[in-house]
Amino acid sequence: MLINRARWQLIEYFPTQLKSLFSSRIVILLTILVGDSGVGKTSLLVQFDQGKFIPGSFSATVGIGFTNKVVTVDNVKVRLQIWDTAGQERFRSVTHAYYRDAHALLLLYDITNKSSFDNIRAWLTEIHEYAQSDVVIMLLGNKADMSSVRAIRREEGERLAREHSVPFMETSAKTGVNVELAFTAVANDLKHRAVQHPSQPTFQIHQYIEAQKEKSSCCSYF
Ligand SMILES: Nc1nc2c(ncn2[C@@H]2O[C@H](COP(=O)(O)OP(=O)(O)OP(=O)(O)O)[C@@H](O)[C@H]2O)c(=O)[nH]1
Repeated sequence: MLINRARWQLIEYFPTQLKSLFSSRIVILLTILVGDSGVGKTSLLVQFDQGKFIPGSFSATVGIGFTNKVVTVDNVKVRLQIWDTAGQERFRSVTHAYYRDAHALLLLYDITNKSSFDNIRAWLTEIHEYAQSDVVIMLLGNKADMSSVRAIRREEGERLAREHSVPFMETSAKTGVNVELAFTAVANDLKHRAVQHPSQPTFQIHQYIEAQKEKSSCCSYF
């Protein structure tokens, strides 16, 4: 049981108790967005939550904030509680405190910004230091709509993800490409880990993502 730092909610969530979580009436999965300042974490969350992109001047997140969003996984309603963290170094100690309770971490870089990609290894080191060992991690190369000025090829993102055995996709908070898929893939992975039957094959998040991409009609960034 954890009383969250914002003090207005009492939530039961421990990654190691996913099974009991899924047998309870409301399933709350804590997902955290991390990555350098300016990679698009807030924009990704706004696109997922409200289906819109607010262009204009960039205002850096201060500290941490969260949004609740309900998704359905195999007829089970899952509330994703998504925490948007500040990418700036000065807030790092605040955000570390939240890693421990995370079921999933979406780690973003900006495909037009090489240093945000180069810093992914350091982010992964921090995640392994502060998060639970069974946390679901997904690497996202955001701003895929800006591929004409890209600094990082998609293959480089794929290679890095393979190296760290994490799923990967490019997203655009502006156009919405792959935004919903990123969150639903994580929710599906967590759900299947929780209610895995021994007779069933293990859920493969990479295969799930590829299958969903094939179903999608808007595949220009895949
Ligand atoms: N073209 C394009 N611009 C984007 C995209 N995502 C974010 N941006 C822009 O990038 C800038 C930074 O976006 P934010 O969402 O504020 O970045 P952040 O990662 O939350 O930054 P911090 O709060 O400092 O950690 C803003 O000007 C956004 O409009 C995208 O997918 N495409």
